[in-house]
Amino acid sequence: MISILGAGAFGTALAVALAAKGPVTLWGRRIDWQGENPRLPGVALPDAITVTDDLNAALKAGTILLALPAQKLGAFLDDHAARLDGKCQVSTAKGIDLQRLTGPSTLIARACPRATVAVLTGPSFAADIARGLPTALTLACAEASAAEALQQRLSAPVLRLYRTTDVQGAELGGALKNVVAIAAGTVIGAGLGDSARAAIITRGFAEMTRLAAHLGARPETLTGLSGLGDLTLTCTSDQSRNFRFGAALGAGRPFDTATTVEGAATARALVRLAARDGLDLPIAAMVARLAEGEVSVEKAMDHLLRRPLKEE
Ligand SMILES: NC(=O)C1=CN([C@@H]2O[C@H](COP(=O)(O)OP(=O)(O)OC[C@H]3O[C@@H](n4cnc5c(N)ncnc54)[C@H](O)[C@@H]3O)[C@@H](O)[C@H]2O)C=CC1
Ligand SMILES: O=C(CO)COP(=O)(O)O
Repeated sequence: MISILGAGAFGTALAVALAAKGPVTLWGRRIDWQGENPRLPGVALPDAITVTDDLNAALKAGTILLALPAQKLGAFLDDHAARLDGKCQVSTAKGIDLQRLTGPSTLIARACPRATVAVLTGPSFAADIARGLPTALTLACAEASAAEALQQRLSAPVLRLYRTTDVQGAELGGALKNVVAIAAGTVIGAGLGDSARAAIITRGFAEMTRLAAHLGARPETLTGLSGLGDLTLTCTSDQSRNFRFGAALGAGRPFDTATTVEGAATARALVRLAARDGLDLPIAAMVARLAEGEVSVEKAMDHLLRRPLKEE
């Protein structure tokens, strides 16, 4: 049995895709909707999905997908560690915890030392998955045999999973691309043009790979679906909330604060990581200051453009 914890857009979309293979339980802390999840409008839920707010019922499954926002995951795991430990836990969160400065897999491993820890990430908008459009993702688990089993269990007709044992690389790609997507959105929102966006994507990718290598990720993981693939998607699509948040910043427009924008807190986490480890992450630093309203778009761009000239 599979249970998905977190009945937001992504948890619901995964439930729809996996319901093609068998029963799925979708847990949310407050289910105040029926039939159609307002976070995923226009999507009817198949009968194979049981929607519940009963965590005990959801935790009867052996495989648990954690589809909570990255900044909520640590506290959730702390609260429920005793019941979650020993299970196979697959996180879909794309962010770095601001307090603990780690990604979801480390949060799980620390809270639940006996759990099998995996990450499901890669270029995939919830709405695309739910509409049955084809999607390719990365399933990362350090134990090769568990990775293979999960790849089989979580692949679905329109959900094609590739596997890797590089959990660190896979989750860093997903977290860091959100920061670059905010920067790319800002460039477009400010009317700086597609050439500037290509520059920010490329230099952002350089920053991603530098940091990922420093944290022990394999370079080839960053060029795969979970890194370059997801970076490309989120920096070029209005469907991305991180991109739209950046575009609002760039255009000086307000943005709905209830929207999940993982890149904003992750940029702040990266600033702290950079200070801790003596790293230079200029794009993340710029995004953190922009998102906090500490600097104008003009000043931020001027600062990036005036950095000393160097080799590519
Ligand atoms: N929406 C998308 O297209 C994709 C999202 N993701 C990732 O999946 C994660 C979740 O994103 P979405 O589902 O899109 O966000 P969302 O904003 O649609 O939903 C988040 C859900 O988490 C719930 N939640 C928040 N705190 C909670 C807590 N303490 N306990 C229980 N439930 C809690 C909220 O009530 C909400 O239902 C994020 O890290 C995101 O980056 C990954 C791939 C695609
Ligand atoms: O991660 C995503 C697509 O792969 C979703 O991106 P946003 O959170 O920016 O909407």
